[in-house]
Amino acid sequence: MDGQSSPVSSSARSKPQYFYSESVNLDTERSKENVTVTVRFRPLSPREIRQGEEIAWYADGETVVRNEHNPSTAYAYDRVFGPTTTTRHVYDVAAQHVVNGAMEGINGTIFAYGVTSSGKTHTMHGDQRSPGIIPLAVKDAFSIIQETPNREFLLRVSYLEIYNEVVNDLLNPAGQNLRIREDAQVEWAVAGCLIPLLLPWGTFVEGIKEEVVLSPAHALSLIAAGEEHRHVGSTNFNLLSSRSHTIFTLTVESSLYGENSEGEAVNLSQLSLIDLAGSESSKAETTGVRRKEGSYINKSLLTLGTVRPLVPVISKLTDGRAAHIPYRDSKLTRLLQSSLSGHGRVSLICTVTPSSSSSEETHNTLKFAHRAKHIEIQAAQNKIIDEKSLIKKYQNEIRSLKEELEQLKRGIVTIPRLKDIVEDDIVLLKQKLEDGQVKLQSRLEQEEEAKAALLSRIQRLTKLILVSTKASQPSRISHRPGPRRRHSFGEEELAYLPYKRQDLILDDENIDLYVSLEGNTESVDETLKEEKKTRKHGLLNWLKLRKRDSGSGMSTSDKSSGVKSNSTPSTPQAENSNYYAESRLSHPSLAESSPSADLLSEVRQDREVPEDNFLEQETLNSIKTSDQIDLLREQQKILSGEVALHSSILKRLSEEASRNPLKEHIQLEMKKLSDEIKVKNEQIALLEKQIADSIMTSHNSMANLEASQTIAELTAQLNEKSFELEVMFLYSLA
Ligand SMILES: Nc1ncnc2c1ncn2[C@@H]1O[C@H](COP(=O)(O)OP(=O)(O)OP(=O)(O)O)[C@@H](O)[C@H]1O
Repeated sequence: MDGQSSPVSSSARSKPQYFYSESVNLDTERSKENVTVTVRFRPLSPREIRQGEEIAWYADGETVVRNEHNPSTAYAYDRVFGPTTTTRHVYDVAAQHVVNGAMEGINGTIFAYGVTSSGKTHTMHGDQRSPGIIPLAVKDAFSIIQETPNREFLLRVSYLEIYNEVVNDLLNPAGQNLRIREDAQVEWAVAGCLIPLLLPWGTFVEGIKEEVVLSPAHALSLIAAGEEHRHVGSTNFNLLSSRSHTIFTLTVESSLYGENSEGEAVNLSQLSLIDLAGSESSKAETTGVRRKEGSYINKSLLTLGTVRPLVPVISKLTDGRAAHIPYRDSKLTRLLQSSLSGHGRVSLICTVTPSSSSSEETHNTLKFAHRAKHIEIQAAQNKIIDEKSLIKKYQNEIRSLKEELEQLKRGIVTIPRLKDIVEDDIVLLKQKLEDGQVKLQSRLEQEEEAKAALLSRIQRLTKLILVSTKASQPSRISHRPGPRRRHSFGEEELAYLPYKRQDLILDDENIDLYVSLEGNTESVDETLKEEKKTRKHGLLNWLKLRKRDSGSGMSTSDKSSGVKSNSTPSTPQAENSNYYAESRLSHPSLAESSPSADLLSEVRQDREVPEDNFLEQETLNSIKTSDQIDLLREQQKILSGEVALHSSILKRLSEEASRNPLKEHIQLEMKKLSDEIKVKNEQIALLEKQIADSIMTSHNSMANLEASQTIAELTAQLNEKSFELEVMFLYSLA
């Protein structure tokens, strides 16, 4: 069997001889693997049928492609898909193991290769009826995160095109003609311990934009936006022909999830999903622009190994004796250098048309695919320690922000409370109060602001790191491979895929994709919204009530009135403090059992002064005021937390709005949020004023209390003296 020469003849179809008959076991992990090579036939197009074209090549069983006119010419691959095979099936066989590997830290590359109009874009991108490998891989990546509760992930994407040998950033229209740079890469080989290996083959695109993605819809929206900038044109064969190669790269970082993850190495890998421009038929194009494009496209494809058999990368790679591999001859091969040099999993999906008019091009594709099958790869996990890993950077930042927040909270708590310094000299206190009040208020404001900013940064960073929602119940999760994941796209995700591109339709494909399975999420969202609404209104009602209370001076008649029962408590915390404050003052039984009330009764028993409501009233007032201050502070904290949360959502929305300026509902939502933030800030300001007033009231009550205590003491002394005088007078009479 000679893999590099022309087909071996076979006289009978039942006993064929193939160039390549070894099949890769896709399910087992091997240190040495071959590139997975599959061939996908598309159906004859209506145009080809109209033109009366015949079938030249066909799928003979699951692994063989055979020539109709010369049955002895046959090629074998890992898998051959007939014209009715769905993209989902192609994904399961040819892509899923590469995506799985990428999620575990093994680099992966999947590319579609074939002549113009053979089905590359249909296979890689697809449309709403039949999502392609790229959306399926994106969806799968997020499903894998959900199924891996013991790790946390950070995903980012980039999207570029190579058009006429120029690299353009599809996610950033300003990023044109970018340079490809080479860098020595450090790879960490695991052999009992981590050994750094310096690999000279790392290439990267300088200045390319990378976006962290948070959901399949988010990633698909970026691709859809990028597609807007891609070069397409119509050829004689394809109305929407891709005139550029595109590379969509998903960079995956993951680390152990949980407390013991500090210092652990991070898995870092790249999944490159490539839609190559169609290789041109020499007879196809006559116009100048298309001819120029064609020559560039062919340049990179020739370098890949289609027509120029003496210098192709593939050919050299499969030739054990080749000393130099001409990666540098084209941008495409430079960028594919690391995957083609064998570090990572590679899947090549060759798309072909069965039609007789393209028979020669199809034959070239089949020969190229056959050669590629012999590239040996050695897939290994990439482990890195900190420096290059964004996930570690974010994790460390979150950790230190949390510490900062804790310190800030402690700082706020340790501000000397007024109650504690009440024993100080009253004049000094008065002075201090007046001087410190403004400072204290502004410090509180600043610290609350800093706290809100920290909280929102923590929330933002935490959101970027993706964890399974199953993470809270790890013991129940089995890590054995479960049933195959299905990729059901929700409406929001489908919206980012193109409608059916052209007229070749397979009716049975992916019909179920229209059924959204996300109903549960919706109802959970509804409940949350409802809960939030209740909270919000509850808080507002409570604040209104407090305002009315403070306005009326909280008279005894208010306490027993029905006002309280009309209010809706905002939060359990607020509800409790609200109830406590109101009821302790309004019900004598509770008032008597409180420590301050006990003290009051002691005062009453020890001092035999005439019953005087004044002292009791003053003590009650001072209890009431300090409760009120605590309560107001509590409410201020709740409101500040809500403002921080709203601000963080607002920030996220404004980022989203800058990406999708036409989405009106985002603008509406943003307006609603800023209004709410404004209202809450006003409420916070009101609360601050009330706190300041209450502090002053408390101070006055204290002064009154002290004065009344002195009066009571003097009255008692007076009573005693008059009693003594009375006795002395009686004795003198006797
Ligand atoms: N397997 C398939 N089943 C149904 N229709 C297909 C299939 N493959 C391709 N098509 C249809 O064939 C037409 C051409 O396909 P596509 O645009 O994907 O080709 P291409 O190889 O990307 O072409 P180019 O290189 O010119 O961009 C499209 O209408 C597409 O919908």
